[in-house]
Amino acid sequence: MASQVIREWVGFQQFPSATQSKLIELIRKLKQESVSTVTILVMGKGGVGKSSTVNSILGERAVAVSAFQSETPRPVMVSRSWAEFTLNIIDTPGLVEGGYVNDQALDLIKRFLLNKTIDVLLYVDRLDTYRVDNLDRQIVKAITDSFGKEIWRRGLVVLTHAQVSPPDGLSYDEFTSRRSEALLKIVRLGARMKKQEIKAASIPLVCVENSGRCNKNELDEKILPNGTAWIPSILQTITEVVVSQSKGILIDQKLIEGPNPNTKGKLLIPLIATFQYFFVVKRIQTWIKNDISRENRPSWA
Ligand SMILES: Nc1nc2c(ncn2[C@@H]2O[C@H](COP(=O)(O)OP(=O)(O)OP(=O)(O)O)[C@@H](O)[C@H]2O)c(=O)[nH]1
Repeated sequence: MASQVIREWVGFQQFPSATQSKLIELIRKLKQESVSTVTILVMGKGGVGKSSTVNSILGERAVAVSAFQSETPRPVMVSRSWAEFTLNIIDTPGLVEGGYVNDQALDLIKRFLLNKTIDVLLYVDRLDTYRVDNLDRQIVKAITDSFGKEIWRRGLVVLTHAQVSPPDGLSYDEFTSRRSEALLKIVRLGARMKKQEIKAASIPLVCVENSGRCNKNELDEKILPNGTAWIPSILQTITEVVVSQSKGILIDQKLIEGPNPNTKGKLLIPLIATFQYFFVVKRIQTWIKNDISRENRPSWA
């Protein structure tokens, strides 16, 4: 990360003063825990609003956004510093190509992340999408296979397009909780979380609205239909994920390559050999001996 250009977090001043005060409080909390740098990795399908969310969090147009085509052909890291605190956000290309998980994009991301430490993973999807399918599960599985299950301890599900009118008969909160539960279920399955793990560490979920038409409260903060000022809310959840875990996840060669298939099950070899000697070889020897002793010898022998 040494070669990364760290610019002043000018977008910070663009936030309404109510948001600034909340962020100052969060930074103070992080510093109390001796955290002066936070690195956030942003992943998800293409076009779901990853880059827009990066820009919203930074308060500036730091990465390109497009309605029509993938604007993030490769991972990019944006670093901003404020009051001796550094925020790194890594935006990545969409993980789906032609209806399948894009392994090439994943490889690119893995190589980019080599020797970097990830504090928080933002897994981004849209709130206003009604279906959760096997492809979602495949994406989560691919992330788990690439970076290990532990990455989800630092995971946070982000749902964009949150200024949505729920279908008839549903309140906004009912609608968001149904969509959240469906997606979280898929994430738990794809991350191969066991029951105890689900109980011990629930994956937090936040809704965001990146559109310029997002409603605002009387303090000029962008709010969701349920009144939540979402920028301080997402940064608060990020802070909670950071302080609740001991240290970030170092993406090293070993993690990326996974366990060596040649050493898989190596410890079982002596055990299997011993079993074979006593239960197979020894038995056959005994059968042969018994057979020889029972044999009727011809009279001339
Ligand atoms: N209304 C609304 N539009 C959004 C929101 N987030 C993103 N968009 C729009 O959705 C389109 C895609 O947004 P991006 O931020 O480029 O999405 P991405 O996931 O980074 O896309 P790729 O780089 O292709 O992977 C753009 O037209 C954005 O303006 C949101 O919360 N609300």
